[in-house]
Amino acid sequence: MEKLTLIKVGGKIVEEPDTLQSLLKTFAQIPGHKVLVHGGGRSATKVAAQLGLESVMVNGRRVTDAETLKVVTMVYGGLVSKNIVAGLQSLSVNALGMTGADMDIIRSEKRPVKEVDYGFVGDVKKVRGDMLATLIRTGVVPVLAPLTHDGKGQLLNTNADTIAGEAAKALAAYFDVTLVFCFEKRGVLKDENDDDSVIPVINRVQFEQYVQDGIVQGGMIPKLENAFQAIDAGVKEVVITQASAILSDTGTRIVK
Ligand SMILES: Nc1ncnc2c1ncn2[C@@H]1O[C@H](COP(=O)(O)OP(=O)(O)O)[C@@H](O)[C@H]1O
Ligand SMILES: CC(=O)N[C@@H](CCC(=O)OP(=O)(O)O)C(=O)O
Repeated sequence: MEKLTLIKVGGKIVEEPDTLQSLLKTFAQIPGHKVLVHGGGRSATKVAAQLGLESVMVNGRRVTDAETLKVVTMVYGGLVSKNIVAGLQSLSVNALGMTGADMDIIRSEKRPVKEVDYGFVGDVKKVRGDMLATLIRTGVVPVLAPLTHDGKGQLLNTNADTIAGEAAKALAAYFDVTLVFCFEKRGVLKDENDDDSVIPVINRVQFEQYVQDGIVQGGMIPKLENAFQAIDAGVKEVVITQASAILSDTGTRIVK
């Protein structure tokens, strides 16, 4: 099978023009088929605040009421997506910015209300890996925003790490997929304040122990959960690493 690299880039990298530009330059150098999934949570929080809306996060997920949904749609589907696409085009990468509604790429279901009402947050139900594979084989580089739809006209907000994991899983039927979650740190760290404490390889048992010990916490927990789901579902390689180090063989590798 042909190789495909799927890169997920999150909030801190995306919100700073300099770090975004350097990530895009690195991304442009990746050989072969590729997909970029972007977040933008920090940018959405900023714009929401400018509009007088408070951002509420529960378990790493944004509580998305009707007004917040308008903000995230504008920020992820517009500002962030189109800036990335224009940046990639300037680097001769034929990027196509898409939400999950475009070409019906990602359908989701509004998260049922249990202890928490997350509002317009979608849990992924179906990814059109076939559509993506067809696009990719024509030379298009999909740039996926963290927005999905329910097939009945409703857009939904979906965590970008989940979009990356689910897209990687669907594409694994067509390509040998390497999934790279990149962020500002060098990988999963034993000590968050020590950049030299990268854990080179992590399995699920170790992950659960690290969570118990408080070493892995916050946004890193759902990121690793998505990573393990992807590796279990046939994604060839999953790595968590620094945005500037995508091309080098460093960071944390996820194993079963
Ligand atoms: N052991 C750990 N190693 C590295 N980062 C960790 C660790 N535990 C928690 N984190 C936190 O996880 C964050 C990454 O998750 P998140 O903010 O959701 O990522 P993203 O940048 O993709 O939006 C890091 O900024 C860091 O603060
Ligand atoms: C439901 C939910 O939480 N959606 C996320 C989507 C953006 C995201 O995941 O951005 P980062 O990768 O930059 O964190 C949010 O609105 O924050």
